[in-house]
Amino acid sequence: MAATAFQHATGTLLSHGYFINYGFQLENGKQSLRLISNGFRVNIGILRTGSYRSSGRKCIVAQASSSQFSVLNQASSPSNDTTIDSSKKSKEAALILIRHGESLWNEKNLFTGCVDVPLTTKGVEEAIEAGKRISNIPIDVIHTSALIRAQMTAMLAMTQHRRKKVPIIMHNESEQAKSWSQIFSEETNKQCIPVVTAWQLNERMYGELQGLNKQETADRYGKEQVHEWRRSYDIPPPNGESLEMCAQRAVAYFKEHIEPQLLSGKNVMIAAHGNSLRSIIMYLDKLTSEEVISLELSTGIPMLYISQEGKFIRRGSPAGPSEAGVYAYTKV
Ligand SMILES: O=C(O)[C@@H](CO)OP(=O)(O)O
Repeated sequence: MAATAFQHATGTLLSHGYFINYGFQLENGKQSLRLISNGFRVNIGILRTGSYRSSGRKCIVAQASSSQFSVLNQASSPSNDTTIDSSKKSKEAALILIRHGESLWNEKNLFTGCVDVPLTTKGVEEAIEAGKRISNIPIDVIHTSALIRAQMTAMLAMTQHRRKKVPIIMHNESEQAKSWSQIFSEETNKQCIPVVTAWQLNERMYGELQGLNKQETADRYGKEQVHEWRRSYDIPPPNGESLEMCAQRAVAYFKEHIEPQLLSGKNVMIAAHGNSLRSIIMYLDKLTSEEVISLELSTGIPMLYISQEGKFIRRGSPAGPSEAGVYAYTKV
């Protein structure tokens, strides 16, 4: 069966148990599919028999394959690529969320909250692995919490990035710090990615549980009580923050500082924590306080959203650049 020519379409692609809901381009002669987004282009490899829909039409793709998975920068894309030009106009942007890699207290199973604990070797490796998964997605701005485990994760992930831009922490805490960290070369500036650190993205403050062992606390207070402290929406742990309280500052920060950047077409990465990210995901995915209870985030796995005209479209976890197929997918 021949692959059907279909150029510059937007729709849903079904293949291998995944669906991709995005603009894509099928090149009949070359038997490859391209997923096109803001400023970058992905050739989707090894796409076997499947079907896709677009504009109400269902089409069959047979054995479309390519051995390469590659992304071209907008800068290196042909200027007559109208799809990329039009997606730029609509100010789409990528939003990457990443929970920090394993910390020394994750390893010891201790409540951590706002205690500033660094990564383990495994956490370092997770951050590097995460960086590989997003190495093809251009990033314009990085936001991290004020805690070192999130900052280490962001920095280590960026060591893997294809563009080799240098992430630079912004020091705006005082006029002197700002002035003493200025860069005087426009050229160098272009090769930097600003990293904004914000306490509002910190892990939720775990109150009097900070430093306690999770298992021992469950043995002492009961599994249900500890689950309520850890996962309920509005019940805070003793003298700590509930998820609701954490959401108030994390989502407010997101709305005030990150959403305007996405709306202006900037690709943003946020490196933060289990609960600050759960509260942001609750906002992005419009989850209810019931639904957020069962939302768990793994350490060091990046999640991709596309921001489009004020809406957030969840794309799942980018696959590594060597993995054929998708940089963004959701299991059906
Ligand atoms: O200890 C913490 O700070 C958090 C994240 O590791 O734990 P929990 O999974 O209980 O929210």
